Amino acid sequence: MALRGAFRTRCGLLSLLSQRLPHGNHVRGCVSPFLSTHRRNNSTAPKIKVDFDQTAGVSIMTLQNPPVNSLSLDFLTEFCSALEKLEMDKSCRGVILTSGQPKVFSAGLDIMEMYGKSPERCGEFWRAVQEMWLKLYSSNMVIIAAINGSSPAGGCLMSMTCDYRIMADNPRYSIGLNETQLGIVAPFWFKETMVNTVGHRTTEIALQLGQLYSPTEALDIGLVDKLVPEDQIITTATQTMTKWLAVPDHARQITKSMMRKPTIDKLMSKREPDIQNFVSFITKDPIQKSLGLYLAMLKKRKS
Ligand SMILES: CC/C=C\CCC/C=C/C(=O)SCCNC(=O)CCNC(=O)[C@H](O)C(C)(C)COP(=O)(O)OP(=O)(O)OC[C@H]1O[C@@H](n2cnc3c(N)ncnc32)[C@H](O)[C@@H]1OP(=O)(O)O
Repeated sequence: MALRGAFRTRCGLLSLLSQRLPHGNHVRGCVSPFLSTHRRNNSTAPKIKVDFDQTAGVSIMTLQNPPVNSLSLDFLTEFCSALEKLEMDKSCRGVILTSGQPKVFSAGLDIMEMYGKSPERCGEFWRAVQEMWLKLYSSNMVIIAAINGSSPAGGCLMSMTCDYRIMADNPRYSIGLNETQLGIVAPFWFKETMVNTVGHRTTEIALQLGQLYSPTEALDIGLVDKLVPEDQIITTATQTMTKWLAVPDHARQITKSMMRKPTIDKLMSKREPDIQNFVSFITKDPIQKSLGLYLAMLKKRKS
């Protein structure tokens, strides 16, 4: 894992859908054919664009998985591979994460990966979600999130793994762990990432309610660190990066590891049970029903 190398010095590192969904009724055969063939982006175009500024030692990773940068298995695989390449490249010391899609940073986990899929496929997907979190949360590089759109659930998780979060000051955008609104539950490592970011009490409220925050509210609770007009987000991220990179790498990396290692170690020691727990939860009929209703609501909202 990347933090093992923390001693190594790198020279150059509705509410969205605010309505609570019914669950608890055991309904069989809930996978609706129209939902299971929900239109996907099957494009073979790269889902991550990496622009590396060699002089600055900083890469901009642009998420480009239309329409909403949902975290599908393919996306996660490509993302982890791109991040690993940067991690191995000693000349890259910092990464700015941003979105190439209008209005959305990331819509979170791709719900279609959790709906009507076999247990084996769900397990494979969840391993990839864990991998993304582990790679980001334990990175030796400085990672700054330039959140230029809404960032619910897994999108919020991704943002919280970063060292600093800058969000576009647009009241139409929202961010938070809204899992309970879908009738699902944020696992312990999502919860701990949030506790490490905003504290226990705020997390307790946020998670139970599945709360999505406006940028101003997110700044108030410390879920994001800075708000700027959208057209200044990359400039601000670049300036912030310069400040972070002025700190000696080894000292900053050891400090980062000290702060995050207990949470990382906990998931590392529980990866398999965590996968089994996810698979058994997500494949239950009432949970599938909740996801189906949520997907239908997303579609309906559009029409
Ligand atoms: C034991 C542990 C168990 C479980 C743990 C699971 C943890 C789960 C974590 C998650 O991340 S679950 C995902 C939660 N995400 C959301 O709730 C976001 C839902 N999406 C939205 O609210 C909006 O789409 C938006 C992100 C605000 C963007 O709105 P916009 O109006 O720009 O787009 P639109 O809603 O029209 O969507 C376009 C298109 O994309 C589909 N879509 C949206 N989000 C997802 C998603 N997360 N996964 C898959 N598909 C998604 C949406 O249905 C539309 O599809 P269509 O064009 O075919 O109709």
